[in-house]
Amino acid sequence: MTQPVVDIRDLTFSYNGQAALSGVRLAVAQGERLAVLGPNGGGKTTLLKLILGILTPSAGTIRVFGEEPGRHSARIGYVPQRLDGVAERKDLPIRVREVALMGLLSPGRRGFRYTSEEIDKADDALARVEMAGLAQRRFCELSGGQKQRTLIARALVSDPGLLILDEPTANIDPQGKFCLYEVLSRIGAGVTSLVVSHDLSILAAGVTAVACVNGRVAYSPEPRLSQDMLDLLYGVHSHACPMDAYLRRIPPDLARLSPSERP
Ligand SMILES: Nc1ncnc2c1ncn2[C@@H]1O[C@H](COP(=O)(O)OP(=O)(O)OP(=O)(O)O)[C@@H](O)[C@H]1O
Repeated sequence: MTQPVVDIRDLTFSYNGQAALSGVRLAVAQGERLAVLGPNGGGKTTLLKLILGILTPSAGTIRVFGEEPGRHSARIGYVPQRLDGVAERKDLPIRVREVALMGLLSPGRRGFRYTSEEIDKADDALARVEMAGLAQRRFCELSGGQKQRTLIARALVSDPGLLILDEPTANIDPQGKFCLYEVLSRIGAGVTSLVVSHDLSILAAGVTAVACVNGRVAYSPEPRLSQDMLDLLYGVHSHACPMDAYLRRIPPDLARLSPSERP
């Protein structure tokens, strides 16, 4: 069996003695497209920071490409929720192609002169996210969904072994969201990816597995939620609670839960 891209065993992480995550076991296989779902404060960002090597586990182990996190940062393509700072400034009108090319910058590199091969790579990455026609547009003039696709191209340009997307639909409207899901499901094949979301509809974006995070992690090797996962996401409510009634009305297709599994 090939080594998992991310391998987490019995991991606990605490902030100031307060456990944010405990007993986490999670293996992300090569080629897997994992949706990471969870409520606010559930520990999704903490999990990402542990994978990126920004935080160190309080107990347990985590391996990324078989080694301590942080050793292979160049093999990870990271897509933040939004790109604040330079690229958003209207007085520094950076263009879409230049944002994609930023994915090729490395710490030792000086200047912003790119070779024609690098420009071709950026254009290929933009084509993969259907942004080829907007390569010369100013980044600050794009819609939220177009910006997000450009950021995905920036992450894809270096051909990463692991693509991590942090809430890619957080700042875009429902229509933009479904266009982005279409793009994600098409670029997904062959790329190991981890997409963090609050939104159950991410399960329709071509993901192959799902992990629910709320203090602990529940994993399914297919894009289906078990009752345990729904409880982890939404809590267990008494039958008098309107939330319980609402959860019972979640269409089985959306929750990917068969009617026989319903409470
Ligand atoms: N720097 C910190 N110091 C102390 N506690 C923290 C810190 N960062 C996060 N926490 C706590 O750890 C828990 C998990 O937070 P985390 O940011 O990982 O959740 P999340 O699932 O990413 O939430 P959201 O969806 O709101 O971004 C929360 O209870 C949060 O208050």
